[in-house]
Amino acid sequence: MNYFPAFLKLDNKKVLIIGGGCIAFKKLEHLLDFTSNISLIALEFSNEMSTVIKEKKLHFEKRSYQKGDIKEFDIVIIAIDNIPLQAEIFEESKQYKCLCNSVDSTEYCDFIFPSYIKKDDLTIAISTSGSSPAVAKHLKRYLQKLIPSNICEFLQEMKELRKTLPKGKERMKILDKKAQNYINSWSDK
Ligand SMILES: C[C@@]1(CC(=O)O)C2=NC(=C\c3[nH]c(c(CCC(=O)O)c3CC(=O)O)Cc3[nH]c(c(CC(=O)O)c3CCC(=O)O)/C=C3\N/C(=C\2)[C@@H](CCC(=O)O)[C@]3(C)CC(=O)O)/[C@H]1CCC(=O)O
Ligand SMILES: NC(=O)c1ccc[n+]([C@@H]2O[C@H](COP(=O)([O-])OP(=O)(O)OC[C@H]3O[C@@H](n4cnc5c(N)ncnc54)[C@H](O)[C@@H]3O)[C@@H](O)[C@H]2O)c1
Repeated sequence: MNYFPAFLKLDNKKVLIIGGGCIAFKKLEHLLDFTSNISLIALEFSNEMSTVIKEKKLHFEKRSYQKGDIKEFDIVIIAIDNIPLQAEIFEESKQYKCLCNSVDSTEYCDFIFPSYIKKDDLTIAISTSGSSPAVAKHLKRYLQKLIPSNICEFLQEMKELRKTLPKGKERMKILDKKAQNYINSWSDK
């Protein structure tokens, strides 16, 4: 089965990252685009990680992972370089209601990180279901070049129009036509 694509609201969700190296940093950067309710536990934090932790005033503990650490969290990212421990934490997570991502195997993931493009309200997420993260990254770069910089203004305009017109079939038709014309105008260039 492939992964169900959903956009999660992270307000009031507590996120824990276990690990403080290069990959933990990548996951932290991506998460910070959507929430700052992030805590971290790691034996060692890289310099870039320590800088961001300080800058964003995130809660962190410099120590080894201990059983029970994930208990209070809704979302857990296991970004340590120890695969048996990744498996152990994933197994432990089954007794709680948290969702786990581990960076070395989809076997220990309830969800995976997509590659994404974010421009204000627009988010485009790409996944290869773990088949090739490199393809996800390069497809993102390709799509980034196709999307015009004025898309945010256009979305804002559509949002306003959607608010001012009364709900119903007529509104649907107007919005659909306007969206279609906008997207089609890209290939005219
Ligand atoms: C998309 C992105 C998002 C992000 O990190 O936020 C992301 N990986 C990215 C980059 C990347 N990762 C890797 C390379 C080297 C080339 C390659 O292997 O392809 C590159 C390319 C690079 O860094 O240039 C190596 C790698 N990745 C995973 C494993 C373990 C394994 O596959 O077993 C290994 C092998 C480790 C080893 O070598 O031992 C696993 C996962 N990586 C995922 C996400 C999830 C699946 C996403 C999907 O559906 O495709 C999943 C399953 C779990 C997860 O991490 O959530 C981000 C692009 C960010 C961007 O857009 O710029
Ligand atoms: N998902 C991805 O996109 C992706 C890409 C490349 C690599 N990886 C995998 O990610 C893993 C991490 O890679 P990295 O480059 O960040 O490694 P790293 O060595 O830079 O960092 C590992 C971190 O884990 C911490 N750690 C280790 N044992 C711990 C414990 N018991 N308790 C708390 N913290 C502990 C270390 O202190 C360190 O901060 C590797 O196993 C690698 O294969 C994943």
